[in-house]
Amino acid sequence: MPKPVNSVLPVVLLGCGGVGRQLLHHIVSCRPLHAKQGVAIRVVGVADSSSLLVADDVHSSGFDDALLTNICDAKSAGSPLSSLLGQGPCQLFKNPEANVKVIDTATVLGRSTGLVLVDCSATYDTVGMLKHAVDHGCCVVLANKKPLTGAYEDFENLVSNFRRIRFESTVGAGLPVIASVTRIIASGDPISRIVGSLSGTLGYVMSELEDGKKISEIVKTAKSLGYTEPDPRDDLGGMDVARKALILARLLGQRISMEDINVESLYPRELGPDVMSTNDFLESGLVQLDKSMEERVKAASLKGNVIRYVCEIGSAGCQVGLRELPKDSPLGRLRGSDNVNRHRRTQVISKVEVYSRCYESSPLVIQGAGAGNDTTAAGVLADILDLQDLFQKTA
Ligand SMILES: NC(=O)C1=CN([C@@H]2O[C@H](COP(=O)(O)OP(=O)(O)OC[C@H]3O[C@@H](n4cnc5c(N)ncnc54)[C@H](OP(=O)(O)O)[C@@H]3O)[C@@H](O)[C@H]2O)C=CC1
Ligand SMILES: N[C@@H](CC=O)C(=O)O
Repeated sequence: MPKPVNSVLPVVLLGCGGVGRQLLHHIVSCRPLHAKQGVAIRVVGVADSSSLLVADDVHSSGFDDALLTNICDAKSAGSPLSSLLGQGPCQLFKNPEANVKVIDTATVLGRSTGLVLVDCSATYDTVGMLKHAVDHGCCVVLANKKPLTGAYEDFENLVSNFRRIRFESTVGAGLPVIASVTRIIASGDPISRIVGSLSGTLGYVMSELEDGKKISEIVKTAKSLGYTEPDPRDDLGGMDVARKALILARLLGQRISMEDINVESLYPRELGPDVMSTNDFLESGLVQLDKSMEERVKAASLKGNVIRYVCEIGSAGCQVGLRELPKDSPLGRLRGSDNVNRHRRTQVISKVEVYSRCYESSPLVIQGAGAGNDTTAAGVLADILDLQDLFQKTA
């Protein structure tokens, strides 16, 4: 028997790629569960890089589940959001009007029902909308790391109202890294060090290299499985790990920026985004890394070692880069594989160790799948639901 609805959460979704679409699927499939809990998520707008599809009356109705599913199907097929017009009471705004409409919606709903602005894009361009939303009493949920890793003032502004922002999926996808770190900080237990393997993609890449596969093939598979960033060079160049490290370091109170982090890249400047497109990198650039990566992994293996991309945050600052580690060390052992229908499957395991006064000789360890659209979207959904107490039933 469903409970009466206690909380209605209006949502505008920025970004309808792998993670955003999976989030819409989770929202639709979790309706019965949410109904039992007395909570309802009402999606009132969905934006991509060029436009925003928004409900005619954001105060009282959102997109129905048929429209949400059609949005996912259309975006998967490469069709624009405009192809959905006429399938429900909604309007389309193209950029730059789309951004203005998001800001208007946040202003209006911030004064009445409230709004959760969910960022599943991979751009810095959303930061203005997010800050406006927070300033106008709305909530913000992020899978996108960029708004928290640009100017320190933006980070400060966004997290200044900690009760209204959630960003669990920015570090370790669905793993409870941010929640654990913030709980330790709140308890007054000083965190001295965080060490980990924070890239699901690079964990996967290293495991597959150890099995003799070529990095050019591995990265394409990782991209098709939804593990990589939209441009996999963000993973291979260490920037994605550096962003996660920066978010954690800033949470620990360090007023640092990306320039303060030493980042080691797996690819040379000649294969960088200023020189070639993502497609050219995947088609002709990546293959140039095959030999050197194979040799590096083999050389380590001859010494009984493996290569891992490690992130370390401490009082001396942040570092992210390749380390040669004994095979049987805690991070060296991090290469899960299992058999599904007799096919071996390498997992995208991430692992974080948190050292503090309470967790000094025995660190708090968080480990599990650290990338993928499904687990990331699940983390985003859990973040949205975590805000339900701030929303009340509307008509
Ligand atoms: N995959 C994973 O395992 C994890 C991903 N994340 C983060 O999730 C985010 C999304 O990743 P993913 O879904 O793979 O990326 P995709 O490239 O698949 O999707 C990005 C989406 O953002 C849209 N977009 C681009 N610019 C804007 C804008 N200005 N306003 C609104 N939407 C915009 C794109 O539009 P268009 O469709 O028009 O191109 C696209 O729909 C990234 O920030 C990533 O770092 C975080 C943790 C784990
Ligand atoms: N590309 C990232 C996704 C999660 O942030 C990774 O591989 O860890």
